Formats: sequence, structure tokens, C-alpha cells
Amino acid sequence: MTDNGAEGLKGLLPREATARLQSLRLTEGRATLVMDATGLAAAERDRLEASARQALQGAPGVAEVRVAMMADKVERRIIAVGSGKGGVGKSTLATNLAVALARQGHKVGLVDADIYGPSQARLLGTEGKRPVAHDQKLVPVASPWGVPVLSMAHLSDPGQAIAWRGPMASGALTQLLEGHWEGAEILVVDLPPGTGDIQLTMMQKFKPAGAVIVSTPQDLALMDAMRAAELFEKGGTPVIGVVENMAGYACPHCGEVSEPFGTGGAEAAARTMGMPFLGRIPLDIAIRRESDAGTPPAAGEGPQAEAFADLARKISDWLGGKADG
Ligand SMILES: Nc1ncnc2c1ncn2[C@@H]1O[C@H](COP(=O)(O)OP(=O)(O)OP(=O)(O)O)[C@@H](O)[C@H]1O
Repeated sequence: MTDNGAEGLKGLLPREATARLQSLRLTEGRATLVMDATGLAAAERDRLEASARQALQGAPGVAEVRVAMMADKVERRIIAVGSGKGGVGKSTLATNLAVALARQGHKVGLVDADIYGPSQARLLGTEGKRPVAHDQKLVPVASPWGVPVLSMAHLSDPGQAIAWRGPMASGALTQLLEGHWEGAEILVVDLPPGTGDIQLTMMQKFKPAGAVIVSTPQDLALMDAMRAAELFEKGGTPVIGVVENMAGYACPHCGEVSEPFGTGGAEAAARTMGMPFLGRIPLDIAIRRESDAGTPPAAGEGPQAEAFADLARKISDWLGGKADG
């Protein structure tokens, strides 16, 4: 994509700019960059443009830098919810974030990209429903919470193990993401845990606006979470911040709060990596019970719903209010 004179300049660009670089040319002292800004909020786009400009300004042979930021016409933003390891509550968080955003007036859809262990059909109370196809694209399944959803769980039999190789799983992900999402301004994507093929396809092909990283407070989970955050940044997906799930346990009998895994770890780890800390969701039996029953706590009242609402407000602010349309 680059001509010879520009090849050396490419190495000067920050990683997040290289990940979105479409072309870079150097002609008569003028460096012209074209970058893919699909899905980025205005502030992120400006930041990326400035960092690329700054990297090339004053470089040997460069008298002038021109940067063009191109974006797809569709103003649908993808929020990827990821985690370094399994079982930290990533799916629970994705469901409740989507429901809380919808409650705040956003048009939200949910894609369960956890192809091998889909759980969104259960979490949104849509088990047993089958999506229809229209124009060879899947039509999302309506849920009682105002959040349509597509999950492999809607396409396979309950409990059936899915053992696909990477490319097939990436193909399935593409089908879910390229469904009829016309009505959705925000697509929350529940990723599988870790840093594999699905995450890479997601970043390269669908260019999420940002990623939310979920971690529990244990040191090991945090280390994995930081690795996941690094992968997103390298792939050109800005990390919106880190959520600490299962933080502090409130005894349902006496109300005393204990901290089985310590306290403040995720916040400190996020700060070390220069990432925002988005808040804590307590370890709460009501969250598990309601989630298992397909009634997301974010759709109810009380402190659990408020914790998810607070997170949704932060995500909405981060998107720059643009999702309000
Ligand atoms: N804050 C919480 N309080 C109580 N239980 C929770 C909380 N968050 C998640 N859980 C429970 O923990 C279990 C694992 O949660 P979940 O399936 O969301 O994790 P995950 O990270 O998506 O896992 P997977 O690796 O399977 O994708 C579920 O039974 C869920 O109900």
C-alpha cells in the first residue's frame, strides 16, 4: 500500500495508526496518509489523526503532512466486551450493559460472539427462539428487554458442543454481525475469553469503536485482562476501560461486605496501563439468580440495576453522545 519513499515513514507511526492505515505516499515532500476511521468516536478520530501527524512531522524528507480519515457511512458503533480469561462475568456484563443502554434510550443490539460457549440466549430469556433469514441475512431475535440478539445458541441445539476450526468460527461471527442490524445504533458484542481468532476477525473486519475489558479482582485474572487490553490497542481498537466484576461480597443475611479477592486491584492495574477504570459490579447472588432466569438485573430496580446504569452512562459519554443520533 505504500510507495518506496513512504516505507520508512510507516515505521514512525504509532501502532494504533498502523493498524488503521490504508495508504501512505510521499511525493515532493508531502506525506499523504489515508486511515480507516470506521466506528471511532470523534475524540478518538482526532486523537489518532494528531498522533499520526505528529509522528511524521519533521521526519526526513517530509515538509508537509496530510491526513485523511475515512469512515463507512453506517453510523453503527460496536462496543466489544472482552476478558483475558473465562468465567469472569463477561457475558453477564455484556447483557446488562446492553439492557442498561437500551433503558437510557439508545437503540442497542447484542451479538454473542462467544461461538463455542454461547450464553446470550439464556441471559436474555430468548432460549428456543430461532432467527429467520431475510435476503440471506439473519434477522435478530427480539428479547423482552428491548435488545434484539443473535447468538449461535439460537442456531444450534441446547447443550450441543460446537467444535469448529478457527476459520469456520470466524465465518459464523461474520454472519451474526452482518445480520439485519439496521435498527441498532450500538452493537454490544460479547467476545469469547482470551485473545484468539475471533478477537482478531472482530478487530480487522468490524473495527469496534471501543472495547470494555472485564476482570475479577484476582491478580491472575488481572494479568490476563491487561494482556487482552494490549491486544485490542495493538489491533487499533481503543480500550474504553476496565470493569471489575465480582468485587466485594455482600452477605445476603447480615449485609456485611467482605473482599475475598482483595480490593482496588483492577483500578490500580488499569491506572498502571493508563486506562480508565469504569467501576465495580459486586459479587451478588441476585445477579447470578436473575441472570440464570433470563431476567437481566439491569432491567430491574435497586443497586444492581444502578451499577449497570452507571456503567452504561460512562460508555454513552465515551461515545460522545453520538449514539443519541
Ligand atoms: N457480579 C456477579 N455476581 C454474582 N454472580 C455473577 C456475577 N457476574 C457473573 N456471575 C455469574 O458467574 C458465572 C459466569 O458468568 P459469565 O457466564 O457471565 O462469565 P463469562 O466471563 O462470560 O464466562 P465464559 O468464559 O463462559 O464466557 C455465571 O453463573 C454468572 O451468573
